[in-house]
Amino acid sequence: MKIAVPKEIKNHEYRVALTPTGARELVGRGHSVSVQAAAGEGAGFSDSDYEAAGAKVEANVDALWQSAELILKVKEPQAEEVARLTANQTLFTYLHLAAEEKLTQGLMASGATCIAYETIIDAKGGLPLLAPMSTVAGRMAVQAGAHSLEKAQGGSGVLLPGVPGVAPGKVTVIGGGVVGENAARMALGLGAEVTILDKSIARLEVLDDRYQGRIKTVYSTADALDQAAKESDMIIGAVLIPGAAAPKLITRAMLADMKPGSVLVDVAIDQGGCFETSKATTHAEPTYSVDGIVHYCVANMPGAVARTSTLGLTNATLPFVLALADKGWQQALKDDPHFLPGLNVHNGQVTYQAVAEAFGLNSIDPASAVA
Ligand SMILES: NC(=O)C1=CN([C@@H]2O[C@H](COP(=O)(O)OP(=O)(O)OC[C@H]3O[C@@H](n4cnc5c(N)ncnc54)[C@H](O)[C@@H]3O)[C@@H](O)[C@H]2O)C=CC1
Ligand SMILES: CC(=O)C(=O)O
Ligand SMILES: [Mg+2]
Repeated sequence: MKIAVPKEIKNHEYRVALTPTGARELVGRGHSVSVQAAAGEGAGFSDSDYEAAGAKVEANVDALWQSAELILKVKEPQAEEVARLTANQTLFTYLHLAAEEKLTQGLMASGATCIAYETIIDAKGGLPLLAPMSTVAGRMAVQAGAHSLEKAQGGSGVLLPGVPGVAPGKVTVIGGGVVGENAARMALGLGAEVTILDKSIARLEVLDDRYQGRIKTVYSTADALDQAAKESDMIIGAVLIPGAAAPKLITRAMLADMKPGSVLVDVAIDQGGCFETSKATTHAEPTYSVDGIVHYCVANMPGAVARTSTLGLTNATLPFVLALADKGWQQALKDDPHFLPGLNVHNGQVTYQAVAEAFGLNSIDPASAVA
């Protein structure tokens, strides 16, 4: 199969969808791999590393896209990338379509087969291709939030660990999944007072057992959210309803109850965000303030630590990439019930129900697309 790996073009996105190690695996199985010149640079992989692995380095972006049957990316395609997609191509990347109607329409119009990393599942109901980046984003959320608490960044001037004689800052994490647990761990490590809110009692049980009272667990209700708004120095939004738009849990009205200069870190922004006042930001300008509350809403947080993130992401994606290349997308999805929910758009139709629901569209069963 002809596989192309474009250089990412989203703002400050330095990850790459395939490492030289992955290229070597594909080439060894008889596939042809073209990597856009300098695509791996931001993650520490040179063009010559890819050439040594047997890949072709392509400087001509048009030629790269036109010749590909399978396109491997990290972030959702930007407008100029959507315009390049054709009906006979398969795209494998993060899509987060429920947050982006225009992108959804663009992918439908392209006729391409679009498989999302974030809706592939595993036997335990987890999201194995989201988890490594959720781990990164959760760990980064606290360092981004702590920086945002500094006065020069518009923050309240609270140092999370406090000092002897001065109480630590309070961090509330809404959603105790992969992002939430990793954020809580980092906040705990910094010496903050940490509370996790979740709707899943089973998840709160796991966290309670794992952290033995060092992290408070609270069932998430409107009252619990009101209290979190009043007391927290930092609130991290880490909820997920897979594939669907995030629920708005902190409203604009609640900002008035927060301490001035407190910080909201909306990691769930890639699914539209879980705070009413969130709008996606970039690494170039990561924060803004609303009613005196600092918002950090970067939709590709892991892009900032591209070396670690690329290695973590590609470890998880490679088995699926190999299946797509070896079998073709239809057989690969047919053979693996965990891979099948990855299909989001095919032949002009949405194949993921929560995405279709977000925009009032019809969806078709992905199983019917591979039958
Ligand atoms: N901004 C970025 O760069 C990145 C963003 N993300 C995003 O972070 C979000 C979280 O991802 P994961 O932690 O992997 O998901 P997860 O599925 O592991 O955890 C989500 C948790 O939210 C809980 N939840 C759902 N609705 C809730 C509610 N109303 N109140 C309280 N808890 C609720 C669930 O019970 C679950 O425990 C996703 O939107 C994901 O796409 C992930 C990586 C990078
Ligand atoms: C999950 C995601 O959107 C990211 O890693 O950028
Ligand atoms: Mg996005």
